[in-house]
Amino acid sequence: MPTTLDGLEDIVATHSRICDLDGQLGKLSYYGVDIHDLAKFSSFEETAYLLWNGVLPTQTQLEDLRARLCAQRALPAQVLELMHLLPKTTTPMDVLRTAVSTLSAFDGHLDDTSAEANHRRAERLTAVMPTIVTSWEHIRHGREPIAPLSEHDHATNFLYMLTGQVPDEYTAHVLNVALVLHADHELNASTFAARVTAATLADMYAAIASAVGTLSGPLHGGANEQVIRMLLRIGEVANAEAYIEGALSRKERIMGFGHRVYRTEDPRAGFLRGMSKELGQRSGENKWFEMSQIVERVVKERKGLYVNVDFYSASVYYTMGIPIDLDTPIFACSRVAGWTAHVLEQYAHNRLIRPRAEYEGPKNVPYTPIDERN
Ligand SMILES: CC(=O)SCCNC(=O)CCNC(=O)[C@H](O)C(C)(C)COP(=O)(O)OP(=O)(O)OC[C@H]1O[C@@H](n2cnc3c(N)ncnc32)[C@H](O)[C@@H]1OP(=O)(O)O
Ligand SMILES: O=C([O-])CC(=O)C(=O)O
Repeated sequence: MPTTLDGLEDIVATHSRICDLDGQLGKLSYYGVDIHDLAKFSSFEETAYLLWNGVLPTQTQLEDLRARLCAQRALPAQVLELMHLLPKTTTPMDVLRTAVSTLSAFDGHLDDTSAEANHRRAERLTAVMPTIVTSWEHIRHGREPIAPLSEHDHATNFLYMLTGQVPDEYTAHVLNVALVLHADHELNASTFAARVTAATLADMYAAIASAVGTLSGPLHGGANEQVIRMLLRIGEVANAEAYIEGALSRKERIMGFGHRVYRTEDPRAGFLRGMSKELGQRSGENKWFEMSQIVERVVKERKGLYVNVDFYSASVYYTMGIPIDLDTPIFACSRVAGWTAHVLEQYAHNRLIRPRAEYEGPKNVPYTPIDERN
């Protein structure tokens, strides 16, 4: 039986000014700005600025940030060369973790640990991660990566690098909203991992590599990919109810449901549900949304569980034609804004993070010489 110690449930482990999360009321804000307003009115770049600076930017500050992000999208040639050497079967999340780690070798000023230098690293990592993800999509299929655009917003450039075409406004808008919604979420597992790494005064690349690795697991960011794999296994709307009933009776976890903090609807879910529906209608392929609705109803009725951010993002990305195993890397391309904001906050008020374990093992065990053991 899990105890409250397992998983540090409800343990307050640090102070933070970044993300305010109320799991009972289903409320979420970044530096006090409600996620609903950010989803409706903001852009990923503006949200990243807010996370890094604690206030919304002026027009000039936003334009300057956009220009700096655009200018830093290209990957060092050696990182691309290294990616060409990896087995083509390497998962995009493993490639992302490896490439992020490698970027430290090209920093050139790792000895500069000033807040300004780390702020620049936060921008650089955010600018370049979409290039890693989309380049790998081409490299693994034997194609040359598509160079980033030197203009256009983050979401548009991501889709351009993926497909070679500047997307229509609606598609870019959907990705932009998804990036805003995923950008931060208090002390989730990957952000905690980033902060633990940063608290040893390891560099920002090490902290973000820790975070990418932590996000990849199916109980965290990796769930979005598992959601669409489940929908594909269900196959048809008519199969959805029986499939979920069967899975629950076998005590399987349904990916995209449940959350450590929310005890009500996740405030991000409504936006993703709405975009899943609209994308389905626009593309003429409604079935993933319809199937998702049935899964949502049955899991809610049988288990009382709500969807989390990973559930509807899965059908959103699938309907946009995004390869399934890029779902979690896209999450990472957004969450890097939050990870780096937390790392900056950790460096600014640092103390080593080192909890204790309640010892439950044997005590006073005599050392038996090896030839006397059986
Ligand atoms: C961006 C994100 O990281 S959002 C989360 C993404 N992860 C997923 O979608 C994976 C599916 N969900 C889960 O595994 C969990 O809900 C988690 C990991 C997100 C949170 O888990 P915890 O807070 O540790 O809850 P815990 O694992 O203790 O589950 C509590 C109970 O709910 C059940 N439960 C929780 N989630 C689910 C689920 N998705 N499907 C079926 N049952 C579930 C558990 O089986 C358990 O039931 P029991 O008490 O009868 O044994
Ligand atoms: O907060 C969590 O535990 C999981 C997470 O990252 C999110 O919901 O965005």
